[in-house]
Amino acid sequence: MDFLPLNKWLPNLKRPLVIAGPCSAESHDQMLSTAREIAKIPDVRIFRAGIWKPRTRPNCFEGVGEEGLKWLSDVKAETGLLTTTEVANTQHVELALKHGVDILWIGARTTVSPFAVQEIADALKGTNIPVMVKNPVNQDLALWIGALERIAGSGINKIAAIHRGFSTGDTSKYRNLPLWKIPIELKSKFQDLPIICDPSHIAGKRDLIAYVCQKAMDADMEGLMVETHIDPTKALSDAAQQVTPEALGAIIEGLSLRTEFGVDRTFEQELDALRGQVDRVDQEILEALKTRTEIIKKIGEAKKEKNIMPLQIQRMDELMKKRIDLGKDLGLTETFVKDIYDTIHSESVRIQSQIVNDFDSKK
Ligand SMILES: C=C(O[C@@H]1C=C(C(=O)O)C=C[C@H]1O)C(=O)O
Repeated sequence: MDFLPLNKWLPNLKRPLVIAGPCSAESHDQMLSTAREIAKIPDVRIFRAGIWKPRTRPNCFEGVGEEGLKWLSDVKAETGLLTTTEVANTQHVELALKHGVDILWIGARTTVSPFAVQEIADALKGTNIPVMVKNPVNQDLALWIGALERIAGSGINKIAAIHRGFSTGDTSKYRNLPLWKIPIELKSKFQDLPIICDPSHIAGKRDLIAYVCQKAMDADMEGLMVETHIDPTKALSDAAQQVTPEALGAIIEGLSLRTEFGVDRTFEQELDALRGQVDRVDQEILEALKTRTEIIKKIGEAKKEKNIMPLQIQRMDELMKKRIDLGKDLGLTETFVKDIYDTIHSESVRIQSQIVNDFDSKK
């Protein structure tokens, strides 16, 4: 896939690119009064508003429809901000293009459906309008990449990914778990692809937004899309997660922006020395994992002899408890140790299953 860097489609771009505006367009007055305040914040270049809202259940506010597109073009004429809205089908694309919307985005609930994304991609052929693709609701990187490929396949090279968190069914402080390793893996696969964070849908509540924005900056994301409303408590959708333009200004002001590369020599040398230490520790970790795997294979051979199942839940539960406690004593978090042992354990069961069944090791 061929991606044009953000500063090629948005000249004079400062990092981070900030996209702000209400979850939903509600009225001409709400849009214009929000936009006037947002336009005073120098980092904001793009005004967002949902025109068609995919709501979980019917009979909620489902957006104002085409009328809202006229308000978006009034926002652009008065403030000079570029505009963006969500599209979920051909009709949305046609109307958005007719009303001069500058950038489109595909929502998380649309990204999950290859048919819907393909329909949008087909409607976009020959336009080269910028498109931002939110991650699918579920933690499926391939589905996210597939949607980006479909859009790229229609000849568009102004593409960005939006990280809005994932719905896993787990309860946590977040509305949608950030699972940072997924966008980081996307970035490592496609280094030219700009990634923008949507802290509003990750956080689900105002108080957590500044924190998520900082995490996104630390993960080298290029922009932030923050739901911003002139009177958030009265918002017709997602009231708990929208911030005022004033609060948005404070959030952006409070960000610490760090660079990937150091500027001074001594710092680079210090970093190199520490990275050398990391390389050596990683070598030790992998050697220890190899030794562990050899022992797991011996246990597998013994189980085969006695016709015993590879998976031993009780042993695993005990082991996990002990490792988590050991980790805690060493200052490692429970989730970190648990994730590592979940991975190690499923690999052990896979290896032992090959052994007891005499499967070809390549299977
Ligand atoms: C190694 C064994 O087999 C499996 C793998 C385990 C591991 O990786 O430590 C633990 C329990 C079993 O599910 C075992 O039974 O001890």
